[in-house]
Amino acid sequence: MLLRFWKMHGLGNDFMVIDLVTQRARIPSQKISQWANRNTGIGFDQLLLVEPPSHPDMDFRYRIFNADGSEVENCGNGARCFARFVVDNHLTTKRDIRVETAGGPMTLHLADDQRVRVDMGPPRLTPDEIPFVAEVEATQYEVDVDGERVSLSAVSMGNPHAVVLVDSVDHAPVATLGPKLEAHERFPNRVNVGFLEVVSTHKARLRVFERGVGETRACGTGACAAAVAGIQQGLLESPVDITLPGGTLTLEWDGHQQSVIMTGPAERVFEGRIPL
Ligand SMILES: N[C@@H](CCC[C@H](N)C(=O)O)C(=O)O
Repeated sequence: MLLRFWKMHGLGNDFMVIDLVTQRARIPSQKISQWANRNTGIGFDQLLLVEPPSHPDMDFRYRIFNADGSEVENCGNGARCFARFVVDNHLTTKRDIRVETAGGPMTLHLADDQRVRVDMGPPRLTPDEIPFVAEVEATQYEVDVDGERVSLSAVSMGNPHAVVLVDSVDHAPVATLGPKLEAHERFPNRVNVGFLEVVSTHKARLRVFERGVGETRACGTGACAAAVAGIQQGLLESPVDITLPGGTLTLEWDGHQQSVIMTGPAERVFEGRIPL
């Protein structure tokens, strides 16, 4: 069969998006890594599936797969593209869209200026919820990496994130420390690794080495986790503009138990059909 898809991106974090509401298909995981290949496939960081909901109070089920084929709990830039996709493909007429993900429910809102505002839900900070191996919850942990001590914050936005403070993202060890922390034994489900540079109380810069992908142009959940980590340490105040290599996201967080709100763009690149 020929499967219809859209190629989309949020600040250069790019996606293949497939409507499985009006098309029926089962996608084998080896297809995902083939399609993700930037030389021999379509090329993307994540595959997003739009499915019917399994709960009556939800509008859609939102499933996410990394380029390596692993299914993950959440994707923030993908959530904004998901909202634009379901509206532009007339799968809903709502402007506030409730989606279920493996990381919990989220609400997506299409603003008049074409940006998308996403209620990402509250961050989870206890070691068990992340999951992260530690005796007690703290805002900073010391982790041994090849005999060196690295200070980091650990935050779950449905998916796990480590946030490392750096003086400058331009010189951050993204390509070396990123993969070591991604596979570190204290993160049993692996982890996304953000390198955060605080510019002022309302501005920061961030680079993210994503679990199952490598460094991406932007990571929405990574920006949420970085804002939470910075606010918790008293270095940042809500709202925060976080600039990633692909552009800027706005994050709002009013503290414990409150949702993180992320606002940013979502763009369609092209549409196509691919044999399955
Ligand atoms: N690009 C994403 C995050 C995608 C999932 C991540 N790589 C993981 O494994 O958790 C975002 O915008 O949040």
